[in-house]
Amino acid sequence: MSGADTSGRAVVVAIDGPAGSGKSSVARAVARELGFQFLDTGAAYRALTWLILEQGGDTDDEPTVIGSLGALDSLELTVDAAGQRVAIQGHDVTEDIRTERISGAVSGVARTAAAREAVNVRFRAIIAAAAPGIVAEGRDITTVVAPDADVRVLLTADEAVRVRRRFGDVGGDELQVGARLAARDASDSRVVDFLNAADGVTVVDSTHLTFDETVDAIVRLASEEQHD
Ligand SMILES: Nc1ncnc2c1ncn2[C@@H]1O[C@H](COP(=O)(O)OP(=O)(O)OP(=O)(O)O)[C@@H](O)[C@H]1O
Ligand SMILES: Nc1ccn([C@@H]2O[C@H](COP(=O)(O)O)[C@@H](O)[C@H]2O)c(=O)n1
Repeated sequence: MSGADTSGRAVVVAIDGPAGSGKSSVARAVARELGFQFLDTGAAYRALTWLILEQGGDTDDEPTVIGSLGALDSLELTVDAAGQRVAIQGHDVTEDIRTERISGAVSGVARTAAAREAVNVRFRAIIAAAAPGIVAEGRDITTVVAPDADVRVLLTADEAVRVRRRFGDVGGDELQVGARLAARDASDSRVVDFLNAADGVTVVDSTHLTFDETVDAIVRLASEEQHD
């Protein structure tokens, strides 16, 4: 199925939600289905975190985070739904930014207002240049980055289900996986609200949906929007 808008205007699908709700995997699949680009905004926060840790810094130290923002000029963030590549200062960090070490430190970057503003400038430029459309996911896409998106979705699932899915990905101790996921949500939700749908945002609760059903639900919303 192709999702190109008949007017030639790029279609923007914005997806927010808590950790483990399926944002990146579902958003990527939606983008593939629609023939759109895919923007994983968390990757930018993770790449900055990787750099700060690599340099021996502490992401809880605001001046350190602010000092790292110049490196955003070197950030490479591809928007290919077939496979995203992330690099910073010439280092390919596509795989390394997915580790629990980065997940455990990323909220410090996310709490820094100057970091949010800097990455948002990049995200808005990417979205503005998208063709024929883009699926962008994160925590504040529906509310801050692209509040005028054609389709705005809050993707959620019960915490126990999200923990079980994440545990299936990373293994280890399920209790610890759950504690880390809950701690990240608690910290992140002090900065932006991705637990409650803003006006005009459609909630897709995947607790009782399969992966494919979740993708279909969002593809349907995008298709409905284009036929309005
Ligand atoms: N409806 C679903 N049914 C079953 N598994 C799902 C469903 N949606 C997502 N998943 C799986 O849940 C796991 C977590 O998804 P994903 O990593 O995309 O979440 P996320 O919201 O991007 O998390 P984070 O914010 O922590 O990066 C993946 O293994 C994904 O395949
Ligand atoms: N729009 C966003 C996206 C992400 N964050 C922060 O980055 C972390 C990693 O995001 P993932 O989606 O890759 O898990 C996330 O925990 C937030 O701290 C954000 O603040 N806003």
